[in-house]
Amino acid sequence: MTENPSPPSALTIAGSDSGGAAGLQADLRTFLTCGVHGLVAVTAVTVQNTLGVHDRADLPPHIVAGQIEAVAADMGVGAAKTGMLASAEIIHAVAAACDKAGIGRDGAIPFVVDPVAAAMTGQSLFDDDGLAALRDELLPRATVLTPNLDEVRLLTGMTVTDREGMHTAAVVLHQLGPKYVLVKSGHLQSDPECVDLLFDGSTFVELPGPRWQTPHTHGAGDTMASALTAGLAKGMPVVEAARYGKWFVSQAVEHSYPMGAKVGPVSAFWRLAPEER
Ligand SMILES: Nc1ncnc2c1ncn2[C@@H]1O[C@H](COP(=O)(O)OP(=O)(O)OP(=O)(O)O)[C@@H](O)[C@H]1O
Ligand SMILES: Cc1ncc(CO)c(N)n1
Repeated sequence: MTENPSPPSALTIAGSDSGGAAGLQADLRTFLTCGVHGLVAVTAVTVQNTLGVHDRADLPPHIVAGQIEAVAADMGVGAAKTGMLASAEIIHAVAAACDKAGIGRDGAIPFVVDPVAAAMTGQSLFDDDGLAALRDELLPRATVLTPNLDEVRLLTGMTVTDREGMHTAAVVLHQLGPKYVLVKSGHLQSDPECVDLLFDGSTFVELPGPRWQTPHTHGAGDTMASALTAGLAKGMPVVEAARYGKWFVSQAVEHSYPMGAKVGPVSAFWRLAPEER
């Protein structure tokens, strides 16, 4: 038999969600569904369900860095993304490992920084030192920064209540160093549509989509950022990969379902044939 071609690969640097809705589980599932081989550097294990994050164990920083370096040296990383980074110490280790591996805006490998600060239920996924390290060390390395509106507030102090505010926030965030900023609009409940915004320092690109009337959006942010990362791993330019990420997550939210007492997961099944769901 002749050897099969290797698929593109993408790396997620993220925490585990025992509920399987968000975190590295959402990322790996999205990579798979996008036809991309998923590589993973686990940062932390959370004890989590739809009621909240009940406990967690962070991995030692050298183990996080070791995972990044091991897969980058041997298997090749087409694009990388971050999720829950847990602590300032882990962020220092991730920044150093990414530099070594050529991941980041000055390296060859595109880097999506999803500045995950809190679980949907509100619990912080890192402390103040973590926020400062994220801002100072990872934002300047990001090819694309993908904050939701809560993360915009934490990073800039700005409270965004409309689309105009998203434009202003994108300009302020761009000054913190990322090549592109993609402000996610899921929390702008007053807007009848769900229009994300991409900014490269000079041009705004709107990523439009319907606002699906469902409470079940757990994992939407991770799914959007990982579909965008998968697009970059496939070689798409950033604007095209952002449109692909938005298209992908919109289908995932449309097909989301209840599971557990609170917010249920977005669907990873929507690309399966109906008889297989
Ligand atoms: N009700 C919805 N209908 C359609 N798209 C949505 C909806 N809610 C969120 N999205 C999309 O999902 C993505 C994530 O947006 P959001 O602002 O909710 O991020 P997040 O808060 O990081 O997500 P998470 O729910 O995982 O915490 C965005 O691309 C957004 O446009
Ligand atoms: C592990 C993990 N990563 C990210 C999020 C945010 O969606 C979460 N709830 N849990």
